[in-house]
Amino acid sequence: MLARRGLMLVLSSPSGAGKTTLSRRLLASDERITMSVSVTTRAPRPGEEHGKDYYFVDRESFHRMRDEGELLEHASVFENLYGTPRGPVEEALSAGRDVLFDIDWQGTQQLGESAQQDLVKVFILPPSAADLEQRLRARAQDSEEVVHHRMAKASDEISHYTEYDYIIINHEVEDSLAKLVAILQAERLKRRRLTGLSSFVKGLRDAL
Ligand SMILES: Nc1ncnc2c1ncn2[C@@H]1O[C@H](COP(=O)(O)OP(=O)(O)OP(=O)(O)O)[C@@H](O)[C@H]1O
Ligand SMILES: Nc1nc2c(ncn2[C@@H]2O[C@H](COP(=O)(O)O)[C@@H](O)[C@H]2O)c(=O)[nH]1
Repeated sequence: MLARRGLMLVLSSPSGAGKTTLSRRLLASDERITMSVSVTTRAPRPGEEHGKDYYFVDRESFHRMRDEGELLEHASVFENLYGTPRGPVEEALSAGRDVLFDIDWQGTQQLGESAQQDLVKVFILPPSAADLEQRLRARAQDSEEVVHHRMAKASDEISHYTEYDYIIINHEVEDSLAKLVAILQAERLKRRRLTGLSSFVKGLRDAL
């Protein structure tokens, strides 16, 4: 296989549209992509594990990480703080591995400032407002107040869809996953990412 620089695949959406579901499915189907596990001050939901779903930290620790430059990006979302630890992302990219991010539009904009060339931005839309609300409730992990608050913010979140490269309307998980896999496959073939291409082509031409 040709040597290739890793890419950063970002998924954003209004809360409940299906990023976590699609991320889990993509990670299970492709061992060349690794998840960026965020740091958050949000309380864990039932079943969420420290170090797997998030690193759950208090505000003081979050501020320390931010101030010491340990976060690649950070944002306040729904009154909680979220950020991307820098070290694991840089390690994965330099080893030629791809990294998957489930982050909001603020974080995506920040990543774009430092890594535009490596970034592939996908926005996930729900099929309808009713579907979004039904999904937030079906997850059954947030209070009525939290569901209400997230629905109230959904329109603002969606207004950022124009900042993304690809749009997936998440009707069926299988169909959306297939679209995501197609995006990833095409982006991996971009000439600028194939760092081993020129020596491969030179070898090919020398042999002709
Ligand atoms: N295509 C789909 N059809 C029906 N239900 C779905 C679909 N995709 C996801 N869901 C369900 O919707 C709920 C919310 O999905 P998920 O947690 O993946 O959303 P999210 O975008 O990661 O939300 P958040 O931003 O709050 O983390 C889950 O219960 C999930 O099983
Ligand atoms: N800018 C960032 N946004 C993040 C990060 N990790 C998660 N998120 C976004 O927060 C909301 C809410 O997530 P939830 O798990 O509490 O439902 C969602 O839009 C995530 O994409 C991050 O590191 N940076």
